[in-house]
Amino acid sequence: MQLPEDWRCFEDAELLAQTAKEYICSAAEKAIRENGAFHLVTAGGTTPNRIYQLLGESERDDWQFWHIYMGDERCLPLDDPERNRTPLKEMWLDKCSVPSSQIHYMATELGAEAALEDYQTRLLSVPVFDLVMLGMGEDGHTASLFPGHSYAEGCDLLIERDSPKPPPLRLTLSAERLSASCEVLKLITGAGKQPALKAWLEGENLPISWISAKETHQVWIDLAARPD
Ligand SMILES: O=C1O[C@H](COP(=O)(O)O)[C@@H](O)[C@H](O)[C@H]1O
Repeated sequence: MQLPEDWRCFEDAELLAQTAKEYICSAAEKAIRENGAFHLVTAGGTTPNRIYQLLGESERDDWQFWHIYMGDERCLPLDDPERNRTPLKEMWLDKCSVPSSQIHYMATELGAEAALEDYQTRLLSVPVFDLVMLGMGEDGHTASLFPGHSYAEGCDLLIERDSPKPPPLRLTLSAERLSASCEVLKLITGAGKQPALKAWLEGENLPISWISAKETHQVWIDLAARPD
């Protein structure tokens, strides 16, 4: 299957992760040079974990200019291994010197409504992100936006109460808010994602297709996920 121009296929997930880590660092350097700060939205799930590990191992002298957000979070107790916060924190953010006031975890341990209220305030100072990272589930969901579900328009944040993937209760940035970014980088690996990628390319209305970017939109996949 022919891939669109903004798609890139890597030999394997490791090469994709190493390239993504370099790409994110270059985007940070550019944003810091131009605006004195880098606002990054991180993806949940397992796909970005290797990138977080590589970022956690990298020695940088510009962490004080990084501002870290989350695209979505699962409503579970603090430090639950299934929280998106847990690998993000343990693999990367605990290992570097991004100021804690610039790390914006979604506080879903407080409950979905309280976490939404807290996050709404955190979003006020950042009308446009520099870079949004996204993953995709095997059903074509991204962040916590699921196929076949309808979502209110005009909101930055949404509470998903019926996720088909556990846990059912989640907090997510809306497609509109995720698209308020200079760059969007969709990172998708593994054979399990192949059917959804094929469906997306064939025009199926999947949440992964709802997110665009103000400047640069890219989809990075590995060979295992590439539709035939
Ligand atoms: O539940 C979620 O799943 C998707 C995909 O996760 P992965 O483990 O297949 O990479 C993820 O992008 C989303 O943030 C997460 O909450």
